[in-house]
Amino acid sequence: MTSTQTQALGLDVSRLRVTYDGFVAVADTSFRVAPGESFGIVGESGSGKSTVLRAICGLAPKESGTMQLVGGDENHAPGSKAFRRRVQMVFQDPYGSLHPRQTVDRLLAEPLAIHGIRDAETRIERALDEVGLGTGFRFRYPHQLSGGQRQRIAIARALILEPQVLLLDEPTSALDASVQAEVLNLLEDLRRRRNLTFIMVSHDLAVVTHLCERLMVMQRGRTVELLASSDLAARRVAEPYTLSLMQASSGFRRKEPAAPPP
Ligand SMILES: Nc1ncnc2c1ncn2[C@@H]1O[C@H](COP(=O)(O)OP(=O)(O)OP(=O)(O)O)[C@@H](O)[C@H]1O
Repeated sequence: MTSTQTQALGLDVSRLRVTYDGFVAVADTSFRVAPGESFGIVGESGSGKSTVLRAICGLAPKESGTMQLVGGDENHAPGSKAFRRRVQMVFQDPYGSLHPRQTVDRLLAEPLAIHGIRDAETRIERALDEVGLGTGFRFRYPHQLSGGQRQRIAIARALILEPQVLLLDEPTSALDASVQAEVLNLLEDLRRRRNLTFIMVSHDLAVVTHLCERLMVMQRGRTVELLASSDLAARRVAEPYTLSLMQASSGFRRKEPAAPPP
């Protein structure tokens, strides 16, 4: 384990149910993500994928079910400050998730202040380096950044508290294809270096199977199937719904990881 790595944590979600004023967004879903694993959630629009991530980090109202970090010595209750520090989320739209009137410096300093962490200076510089931007970006505003740079800032903001679990909600779908690949490679690199656990939602099966080892297929708020990405790529699927999802995702082919630079 290097100095930037901490003990990996996994997440056990059991019989999760989320409703909005009686409307059932997530009916019943269960899955276990091992420490250090990269896990994807796929399904048609409205199947409840984002709601699962939101419920994990306390942004959607859980009606019933349990969520528990696994692999650590302590048990942190969902919703507690300690849980929130270990589980961070990156949203789809970096422009919407970053306050437009705050500089990068302030955006990165805020979570540190909330959690009472003192060495902000060092952490901000390190976070900017880690996402490949450097300190030259520190006093820019979100509108002075490209889409890819904004998403790198959103990733830096999520990582600055040194979480063990990263929830990624369509992290690249608002980006151009070439920038998308760069951000996916960055995420993959950060996961390896930091021993992170990923739970990623995407409508793009190629992206999920590129980044994730295992995945869950959702339909109408329920788990349809849990399978390995390699099984999906080889079309070894048990459920007709999964097959139809693959057919709908035209031209789906598992992307091989980009070759490292020479
Ligand atoms: N805040 C909310 N209030 C009421 N209903 C909501 C709310 N958020 C989500 N929903 C509903 O819950 C259902 C699941 O939404 P969710 O965003 O989780 O789906 P999704 O699978 O992530 O879809 P997409 O791929 O289109 O983002 C949808 O029918 C949606 O309209």
